Amino acid sequence: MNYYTFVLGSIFALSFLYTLAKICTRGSKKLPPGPSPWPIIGSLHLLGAKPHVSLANLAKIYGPIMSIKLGQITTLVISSSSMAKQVLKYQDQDFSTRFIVDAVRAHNYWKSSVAWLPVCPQWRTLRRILNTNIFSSNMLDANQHLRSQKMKELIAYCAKCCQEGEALDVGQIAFKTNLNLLSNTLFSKDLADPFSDSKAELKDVIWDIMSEMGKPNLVDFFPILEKIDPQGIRHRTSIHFDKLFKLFDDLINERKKEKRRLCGERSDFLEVYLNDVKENPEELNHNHIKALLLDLFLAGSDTTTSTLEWAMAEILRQPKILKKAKDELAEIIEKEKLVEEANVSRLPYLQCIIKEVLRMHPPAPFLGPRKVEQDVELCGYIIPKGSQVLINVWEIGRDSNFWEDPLVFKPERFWNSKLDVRGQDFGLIPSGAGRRICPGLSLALRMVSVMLGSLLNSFNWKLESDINDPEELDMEERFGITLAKVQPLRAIPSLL
Ligand code: HEM
Repeated sequence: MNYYTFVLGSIFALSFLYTLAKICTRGSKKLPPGPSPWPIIGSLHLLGAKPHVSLANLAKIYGPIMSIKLGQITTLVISSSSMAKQVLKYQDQDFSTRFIVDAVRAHNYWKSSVAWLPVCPQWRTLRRILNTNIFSSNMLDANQHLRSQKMKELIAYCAKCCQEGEALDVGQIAFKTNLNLLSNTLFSKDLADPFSDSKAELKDVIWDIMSEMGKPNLVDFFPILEKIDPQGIRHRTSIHFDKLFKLFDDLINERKKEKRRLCGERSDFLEVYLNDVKENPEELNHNHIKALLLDLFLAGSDTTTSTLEWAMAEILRQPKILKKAKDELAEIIEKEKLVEEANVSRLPYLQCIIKEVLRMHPPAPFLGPRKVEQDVELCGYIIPKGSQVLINVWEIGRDSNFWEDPLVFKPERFWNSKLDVRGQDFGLIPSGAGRRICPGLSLALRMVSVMLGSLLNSFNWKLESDINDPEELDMEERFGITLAKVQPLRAIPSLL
């Protein structure tokens, strides 16, 4: 037998064995239905620029539990409230590990991060710290004055633009204010100057990290390319992490010195956390604080910003809703006064608006991507170990089997309804459900309600764009780290 016959024979034999193995396992490992994959790329070509919309359209063909091959990755897509309930409530444990995207491997960040660690003792400790030291009602009440000061500064800035008749980029001012709300809650310092474009290093680095993480990364579809990092995303993220962690180091060291000097207690997160590290040095270390600070900025700034921007956009294009919201505010809060966090529960219509925004414009349309650690049976299908799991909450929020007029922005739908966004009602889960539900939701709702309420109660607003009918406002979405507005919302404040 010559060399070529040997090679051809071997290839033939291996292909035969591979096909046989596939046929033998087909019966026992039945995947949910989905589009037939192309060689190598799978169905990547079907994703397009708006994967949440493309996958929603495919789910109309293949059903609310669908499998799709994206590059090398088998992906399960869930697109109905009942299936989401099955995954996030009844089989929460099977689906609670995160699918690690390559960017967060930089500096091994994911290994200390509450947002990326699998459910394990370290993750539980970090969640406990968040729940007790920052997001508990007591802690949030204790440091709300830090946030209230930032709100006053935002309103003062809008008043200045109002005098000059200038339009504001609503997303920009919301982003800067949200960063400052978070940084003051976390370590009593400002990150950004909402009054000018002057450089704020920390803000810029956070922005750079988010922009890298928002890019589609080939490595996430072809892990075989991990070593090459073809787009350089991990490399650049790593440089940004370096800068950011250095800045956090400085902050932490400065605080330690200050603590020694002042011996005073503060109500911010860093203070409480440093005390915790002192008491549990084995469980927590310096890297955990830095990763946690990064987690909170990444998870908490763009999400609240996009919610605020979409809320203003939806309200400004519907004068009736704007009037109703302002009437409610006028009744409860004195004219031109800020909304305080304690007053939010007395503003039910404002809360309906925010629920409706989160239904139609969930900032994280697929939640945080999950992964199965071992073969899992789901509704008679087998989801193979290593599969990625996407819960399409954008589609669930627009499902006509669940919602009446799902494409109409109608806060009134929540008026006499107990439906809430806190992970119990699976038709409305913009912040997830189960053990990995967003721990920052209470803070997020305070931030968005107070900012939206205060902006509406302090000024009249009109769109900058010279469209005749506000309903024609461009509402196009861009898929990235969050679901943002393509055209930034520009609006002009005027005196009441
Ligand atoms: C409107 C604002 C917000 C929305 C819609 C939102 C949504 C989400 C979603 C969908 C997840 C993933 C849940 C899952 O996979 O089931 C998440 C996780 C998380 N969020 Fe939020 N979030 C918001 C604001 C915040 C804020 C303000 C913070 C903190 C400052 C925060 C901190 C976190 C953290 C740390 C995680 C990771 C939890 C884990 O994996 O265990 N979020 N959020």
